[in-house]
Amino acid sequence: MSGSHRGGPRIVLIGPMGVGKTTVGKLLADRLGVAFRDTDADIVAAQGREIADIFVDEGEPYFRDLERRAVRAAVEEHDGVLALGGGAVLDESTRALLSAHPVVYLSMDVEEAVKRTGLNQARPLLAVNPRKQWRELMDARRHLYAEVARAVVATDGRIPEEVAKAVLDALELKEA
Ligand SMILES: Nc1ncnc2c1ncn2[C@@H]1O[C@H](COP(=O)(O)OP(=O)(O)O)[C@@H](O)[C@H]1O
Ligand SMILES: O=C(O)C1=C[C@@H](OP(=O)(O)O)[C@@H](O)[C@H](O)C1
Ligand SMILES: [Mg+2]
Repeated sequence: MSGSHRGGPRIVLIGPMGVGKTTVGKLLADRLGVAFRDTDADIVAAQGREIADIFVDEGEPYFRDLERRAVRAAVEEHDGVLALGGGAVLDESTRALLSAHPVVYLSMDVEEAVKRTGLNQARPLLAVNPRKQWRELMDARRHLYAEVARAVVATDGRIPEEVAKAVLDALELKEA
């Protein structure tokens, strides 16, 4: 570990599905020379099933419970870059936990969201009428992302490398 980092994740990325948390998180981990971790991937590995299958087989509340535990474990264990699932902030105890950490909200507008996620069936929350569902999702969650974030980085019209640079600037972090 380098510099004045005091433990806990170096960066925690939150924001809606498809905004680039996983993609940008990997770039940031490379640039900082630290490990990358993603709570969705942790859940898939532990359950031996895809997220969409967990939703279908067990229902969303079951997934949210797994997610709450996965986020807690990752925040306690990981000192690199951490990406959360888009709905992690729905849980109040998760929001309280995140308040002590360098959380960055990657944002995008609804049209960018529709364009990015397209017809991707891997995301169970967008199975029908994506534009309407996006509008509802953003309206329900925008304030939750903003509430826990130390910085907001808009991703509209930016490639992942530009988003990563903006995150480093927002947190005043230097590349390794
Ligand atoms: N800044 C960006 N501009 C365009 N496409 C992007 C950008 N960031 C990510 N993507 C693409 O959007 C999709 C979702 O990205 P991902 O990193 O999985 O998002 P998240 O983890 O937030 O759901 C991927 O196909 C990725 O290549
Ligand atoms: O926004 C959400 O509720 C979800 C986001 C997904 O993660 P990404 O944001 O990484 O796509 C995944 O956890 C699940 O499909 C539910
Ligand atoms: Mg992701």
